[in-house]
Amino acid sequence: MKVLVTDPIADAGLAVLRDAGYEVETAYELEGEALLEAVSDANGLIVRSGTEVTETVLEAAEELAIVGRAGIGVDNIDIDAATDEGVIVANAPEGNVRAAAEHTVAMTFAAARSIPQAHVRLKDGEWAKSDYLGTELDDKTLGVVGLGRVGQEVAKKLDSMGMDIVAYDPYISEDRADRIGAELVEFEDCLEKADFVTVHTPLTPETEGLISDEELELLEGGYLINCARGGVVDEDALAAKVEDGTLEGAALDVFAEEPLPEDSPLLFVDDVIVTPHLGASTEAAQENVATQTAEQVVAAIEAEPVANALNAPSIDESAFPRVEPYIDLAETAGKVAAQLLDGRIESVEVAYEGDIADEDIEFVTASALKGVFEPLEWQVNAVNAPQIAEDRGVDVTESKTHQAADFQSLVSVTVTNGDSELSVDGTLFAGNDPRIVRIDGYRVDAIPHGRMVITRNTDEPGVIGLIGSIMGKHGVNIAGMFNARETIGGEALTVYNVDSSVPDAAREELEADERIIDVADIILNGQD
Ligand SMILES: NC(=O)C1=CN([C@@H]2O[C@H](COP(=O)(O)OP(=O)(O)OC[C@H]3O[C@@H](n4cnc5c(N)ncnc54)[C@H](O)[C@@H]3O)[C@@H](O)[C@H]2O)C=CC1
Ligand SMILES: O=C(O)C(=O)COP(=O)(O)O
Repeated sequence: MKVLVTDPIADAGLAVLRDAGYEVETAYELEGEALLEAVSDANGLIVRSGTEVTETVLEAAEELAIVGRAGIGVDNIDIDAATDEGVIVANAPEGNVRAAAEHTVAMTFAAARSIPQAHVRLKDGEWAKSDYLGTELDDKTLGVVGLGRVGQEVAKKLDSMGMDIVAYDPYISEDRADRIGAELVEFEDCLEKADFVTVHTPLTPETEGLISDEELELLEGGYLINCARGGVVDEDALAAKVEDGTLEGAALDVFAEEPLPEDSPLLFVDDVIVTPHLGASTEAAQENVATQTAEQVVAAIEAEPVANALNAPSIDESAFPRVEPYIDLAETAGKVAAQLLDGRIESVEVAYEGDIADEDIEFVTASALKGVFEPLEWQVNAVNAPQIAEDRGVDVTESKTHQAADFQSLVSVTVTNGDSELSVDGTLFAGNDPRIVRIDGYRVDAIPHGRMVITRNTDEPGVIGLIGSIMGKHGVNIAGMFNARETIGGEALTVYNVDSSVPDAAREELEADERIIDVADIILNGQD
């Protein structure tokens, strides 16, 4: 297993990967073909904000299970393309929050007291004391745009410095804002009331250019701080408003163009102070995010739950041991159901009965879908299976009932093709011994492992013997079987566990007998 790390992360994270026995390739500032080449055999990729993980990169990464972002912002990763490729994207949303908030507070003070400008002049031998008359933060109003993790931390810190806090965030509740002493207001009010506005939104199509000419006019006489993402604030407009005195100053840690925003006018305005995206650059933050990201990369490669997956169904780590056996069971039920039903699948229902209905089953449903689509699509996994269902126009429903009829827990996958439907039910005996207990209404007891052949035939003497002898003649060894029937002389269904596939000649011979209705050769657990 190889993990490629294309932006510098703390050694503690690299150690987690090496301890897991993985080859770790660190290669920074890779671009173009070199990046495509390096990622082509990587099972995991770790980035910070420096690497653009585009659709092309994801397509080239044929072995990739996960892109781990050692930090928060994922605007440099094409998450939709990752989902299509079945690649998990996970970030580390908490480890650098304090660092980013402290940097924001530092930048706010630095702007209010012109610390960088005065520093440079003193180092140049000039005692420019009379040129700098600063502004106190105490008793001023802070406007927070985006009251998420970092925004809240900044609000708390500057509240304790005597600032009044107003905030604009259309996605959080008033209750939440109240708890940290912030007044939730409309966007324009936030800009108008504030003496300092600090931006803490992600960069999304909705927030791109959120603060431009008109918005900056509302902040007249104030300061703008952006330690979130370049692109949220229009750089030309900001430079102009500071230059013409509409704003007192601005402080920026992030730019639309990184690294080195050579053409940004902000670099040439004296009252704009800048740092090169240092918000998360503290020892503690880097250790936190690197370790958490590396652990998530290991989890993904080992097919365990990834706590902060942004595009994959998640499972609470504590629930994983209880849910894990159902993941394979649901996939098997999905596979069997899809391979037994002819025609285009129009809908999939995953139903849970009994104890399993109390669990977080999002991942189990995704695995059932993986099972359904695996026979039909290339490279399906629980990350892209829900998306494949949507793209194919397949209706997916999930149902739960706490009452269990015959089993402590039952997972049932039903597929329909417009004309008919077919269900496969599975359970766990003795807690973790998986069994298929019903197929298309027939009660069976089949061990879902390896390769299965399911035949439907009329219930007549000699048919099972005939099937056994044809399979034997063609070298197919039967390891186990279970026969079920509706009524004596009616239709019967038999599940055979076999050691190899049924050759076409054997299938033709079987289907030539009018007592045999159909023969399905089903591959489970990755056998071919
Ligand atoms: N400079 C640096 O080194 C660092 C930068 N960051 C950046 O800081 C930003 C915030 O990070 P977190 O607080 O952890 O994210 P978060 O997801 O916890 O919070 C973002 C908040 O923005 C709000 N929001 C989304 N769209 C909005 C809109 N149109 N208007 C107003 N609010 C909106 C969301 O509701 C959410 O509450 C991210 O862009 C992140 O990448 C984070 C860490 C370090
Ligand atoms: O975590 C974030 O969103 C950051 O902006 C930090 O970026 P970085 O990891 O320092 O490139």
